[in-house]
Amino acid sequence: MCRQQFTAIADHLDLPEDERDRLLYPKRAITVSCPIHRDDGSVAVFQGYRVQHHLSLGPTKGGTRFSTSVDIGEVAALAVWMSWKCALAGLPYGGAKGGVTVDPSSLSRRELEALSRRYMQEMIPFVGSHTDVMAPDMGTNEQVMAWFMDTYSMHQGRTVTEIVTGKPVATGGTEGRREATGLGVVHLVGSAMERLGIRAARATAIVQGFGNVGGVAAEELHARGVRVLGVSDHTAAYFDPKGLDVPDLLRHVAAHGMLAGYSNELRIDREELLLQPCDVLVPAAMERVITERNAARLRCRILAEGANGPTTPEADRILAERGDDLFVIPDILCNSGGVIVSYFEWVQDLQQFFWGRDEVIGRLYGHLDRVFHQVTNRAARERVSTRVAAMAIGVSKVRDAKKTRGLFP
Ligand SMILES: NC(=O)C1=CN([C@@H]2O[C@H](COP(=O)(O)OP(=O)(O)OC[C@H]3O[C@@H](n4cnc5c(N)ncnc54)[C@H](O)[C@@H]3O)[C@@H](O)[C@H]2O)C=CC1
Ligand SMILES: O=C(O)CCC(=O)C(=O)O
Repeated sequence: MCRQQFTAIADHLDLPEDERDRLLYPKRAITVSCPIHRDDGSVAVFQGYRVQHHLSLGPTKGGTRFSTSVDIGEVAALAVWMSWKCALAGLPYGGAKGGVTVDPSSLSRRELEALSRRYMQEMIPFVGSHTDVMAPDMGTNEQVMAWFMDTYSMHQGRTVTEIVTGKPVATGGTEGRREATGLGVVHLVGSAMERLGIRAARATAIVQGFGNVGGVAAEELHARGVRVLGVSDHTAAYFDPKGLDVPDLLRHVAAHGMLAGYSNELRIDREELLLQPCDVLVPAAMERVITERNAARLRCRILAEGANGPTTPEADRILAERGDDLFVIPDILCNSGGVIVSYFEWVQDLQQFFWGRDEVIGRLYGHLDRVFHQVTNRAARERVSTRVAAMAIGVSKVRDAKKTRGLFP
């Protein structure tokens, strides 16, 4: 998917053939084995990865995913997407991504801490506050970031808060990072609704994924008066045409760790949920959920891509043919609130000068507004989809950095 998307953008930008591999191929791909002692005394070894895409704009930046789906290909694609995302947002970073092939829910808290610490320990030669800065992604959270920071700091013999972002506020994290991605998604949904003349009080939404991104997005949509008709996670999907009680769902997940068990009457098939009529559909779980099988049947007016890579290139072609019928907020724009506030966290850590929540969120929304306008203006000017416009801006910025540094003639 990542290569196909890049080729389409390279063709659109008419990039010379001999520049393409240089732009696409990652600078470094690191694979490590992470042995830990299980609670029963046995030893288990987990595979860990980190891919650093390019170093032309500054350190690399990106999350760490703990999931059974993780392999070097998935991590590489996510690292490349991080590059276009950071460049589109105007951040001084190349892209990176990392992960461990593991189901984190199968580990005890002690085992999760051991794995987190071992992963960071293996990565110490390859990361640094000005080399590669990690953050949370699927299956990791603020606590895992605190363990990463502590492990790195113990090795350095001093506290290095700026080595990771997405930490708890108590350990040098910033106000607003935990909820930044979901808030950013909903802020951009608001901009899209304004363009389409949809009023929040009359709007409806469906959210796939109920973790850091999806849970916060559903909560914020609800807070803004949007009726959330459906939600899902890996255990269950619920739909109510009258609107779900989102605060109650959040309480259920806080108590049980999953959506399953909430309500038998409201259950719906997970695939079917995506096809229900609504104004806003937010895929906020995994890759490749909007495919050639369901793209033509989506009945939303705004597709807000909270997840990375939720739409396959085949589906994208189908969505593009639908024209004004469906407004896509592409992933590298839609979920960029997370890395934008990570950048704010890194800056605050480097300066040891911390901002209040209102300042963080105010700057985030201002930043997203500027990028949203750049993307929609370019899409209108060049008569291309918002995804092509967003990717074209991101890829061009990386290319310009490489070119002016002398890497291309
Ligand atoms: N955490 C962050 O700051 C950012 C995350 N993202 C992307 O957002 C997506 C979600 O990440 P997080 O919310 O952080 O992860 P998370 O681990 O907090 O939550 C993931 C959610 O997806 C659900 N899920 C998994 N498989 C599913 C399925 N088949 N159907 C429905 N739901 C399913 C899980 O049950 C969980 O509710 C990923 O694509 C991630 O790369 C993008 C930018 C930043
Ligand atoms: O906050 C960050 O540095 C990166 C977040 C992330 O992994 C993403 O945007 O996909």
